[in-house]
Amino acid sequence: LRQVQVMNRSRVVPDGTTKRYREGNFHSSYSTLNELGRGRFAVVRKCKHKESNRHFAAKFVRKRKMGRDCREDILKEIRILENSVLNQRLIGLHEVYETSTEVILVLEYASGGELHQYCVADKEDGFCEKDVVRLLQQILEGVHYLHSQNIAHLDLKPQNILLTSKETSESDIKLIDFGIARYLNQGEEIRDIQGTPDYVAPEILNYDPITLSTDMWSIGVLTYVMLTGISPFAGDTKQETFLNISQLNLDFAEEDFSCHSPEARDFIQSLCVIDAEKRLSAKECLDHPWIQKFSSMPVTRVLDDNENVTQQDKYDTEVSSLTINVV
Ligand SMILES: Cc1cnc(Nc2ccc(CC#N)cc2)nc1Nc1cc(C2CC2)[nH]n1
Repeated sequence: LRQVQVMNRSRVVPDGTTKRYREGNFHSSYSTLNELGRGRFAVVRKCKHKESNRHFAAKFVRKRKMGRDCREDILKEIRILENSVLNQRLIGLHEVYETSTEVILVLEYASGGELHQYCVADKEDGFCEKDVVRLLQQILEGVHYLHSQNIAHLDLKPQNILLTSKETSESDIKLIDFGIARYLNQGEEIRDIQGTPDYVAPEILNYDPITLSTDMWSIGVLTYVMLTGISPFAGDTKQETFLNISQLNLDFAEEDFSCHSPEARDFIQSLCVIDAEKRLSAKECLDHPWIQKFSSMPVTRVLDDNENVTQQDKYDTEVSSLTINVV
């Protein structure tokens, strides 16, 4: 963790200079504010950079969890974030600090909060279908980017998707929490992952190999929740939920879907497929009639697999070493 090579997004700050990573310790540079949320073994607090008055989110991650040294997990999350510094759909990493007991990731602040709080059954307060498609399109762009890097998120759910504004019709999304994300290297089988019960794919329950398509199942569930505020497989117990998933007990009740287009149902049914190989990929989802139907402007050009920057936001970047501020 001493030296982490990152693409340093050189932002030109108001006075025209280029901001660099600073020395010193976290609390001398930032004041901490309210708690925003908690990851697996982390607490996240809103913070303010004293010099610039800019808000960030500081993720305090303990280096030892349940007696295990978790530096590698933390470094993996930093590596994923540093590889995504050019993709606006993933939360930005600003600085990293390390103390004897924890690593502090200073992350981009998204003021709209968790997508979860907007997924409600009440038609008045919930998303309209057009909002769902616009936000879903961005989620798919972010997931397509991760998948093009052979990274599976493995914990896609409304709590791990943030909005940049409380005004949902104008807000963008940011994917967060790569705590259980994995690089899926050729020939290496991964089976032992536990995501969040309501969103886990059947292969996780069966200890079958995990693939990038495991994320696509979760996006199908997420779509259902965004449209209806209802978690489609949720049971009274974890076991009941798992049974609903493995039996594909997926119901499209008239009262919940009467106001939604048939393409929405087709989209969900193209993702919540037991056979992972038969699910649409993120790229195929972006071309689905439902997503295309609401795209007034042409869908953001879907990146070719070998492209690694988003087209709409190019930054003057340069590689620089992100010095870990050790105190
Ligand atoms: C206004 C706000 C409200 N609620 C949360 N919740 C939340 C959920 C999960 C995690 C777990 C994680 N990671 C952390 C916070 N984050 C917010 N803003 C953030 C949060 C962040 C970065 C991701 C921390 N930037 N802006």
